[in-house]
Amino acid sequence: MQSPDPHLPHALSSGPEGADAPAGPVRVIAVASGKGGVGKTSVSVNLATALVNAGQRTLLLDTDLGLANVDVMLGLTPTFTLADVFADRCELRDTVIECPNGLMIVPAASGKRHMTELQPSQHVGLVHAFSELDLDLDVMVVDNAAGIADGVLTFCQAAQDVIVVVCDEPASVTDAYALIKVLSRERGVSRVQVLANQVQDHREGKQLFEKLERVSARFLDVTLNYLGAIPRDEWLRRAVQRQEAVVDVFPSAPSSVAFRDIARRSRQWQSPSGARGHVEFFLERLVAPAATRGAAA
Ligand SMILES: Nc1ncnc2c1ncn2[C@@H]1O[C@H](COP(=O)(O)OP(=O)(O)OP(=O)(O)O)[C@@H](O)[C@H]1O
Repeated sequence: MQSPDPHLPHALSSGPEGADAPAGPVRVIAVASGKGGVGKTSVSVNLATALVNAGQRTLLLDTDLGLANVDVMLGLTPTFTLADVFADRCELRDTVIECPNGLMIVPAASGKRHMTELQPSQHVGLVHAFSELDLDLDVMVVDNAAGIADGVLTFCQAAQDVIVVVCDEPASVTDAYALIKVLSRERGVSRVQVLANQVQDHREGKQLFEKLERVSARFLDVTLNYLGAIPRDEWLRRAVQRQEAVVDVFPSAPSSVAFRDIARRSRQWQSPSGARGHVEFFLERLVAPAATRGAAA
């Protein structure tokens, strides 16, 4: 197929028009945080695993294109990553790894600096390519990079739901607010799920949420929902060291219980409405000019 954009390799060049008849819409959940190191990848890996364990066909996509972690966290050795797709060495489908528990993973590459410098059109191309990935799926969980770079914003904008992970550190709360502000003002995101991580108890999680909600309600046109809290849990740290998901290896750990609860709640969110299936990104949001989405100063 001809590439409409010189930045896009063959595998990422086709739009959604050519997709075959789908099985049904696939819910896309983007996980982001603003600040790094707050637990995004831990949340993505364990949410995705908890969804698989609940019978949902789930794909976990690592879009931290420069410093990928999902494969490391699960002890996987990918043959191909998204960097190979961009280098035209393989098709997107070739990157998919199926774990023994059924979780499917698309890994990114670590230490490839050029992958952090993709053009906005290449990020949109990646979203398009996933939209026509012909896999039998119910959910796709997208683990984003830290920060507010274009790729993060594009994946969050195109997802049905965005989970912003926050922990009890001033920089985490400030950066989460900065991310929500940019998503709301520049990308038209109107609903964000807030997940408090590494908290002592539920009260601390709720207080964190209320802090964010107060300032967002004052300055932004966005609805924040409190998704819940994951406790600071030594079992989770041990699972990371063993390169396994805590929900699999220590299923009765406090964090595992919390992840299962969050997975259950995420399944109650409104389903995508599109009749067309595959990965149901909000492609139209990516092509609408920013001005029509009410970009504000
Ligand atoms: N609930 C928790 N309890 C205990 N430790 C945790 C918890 N969540 C995360 N961690 C620890 O914090 C570290 C960072 O977590 P993780 O890699 O998931 O963060 P991240 O936000 O994805 O980081 P990055 O921005 O670098 O990608 C991990 O080593 C993990 O062990």
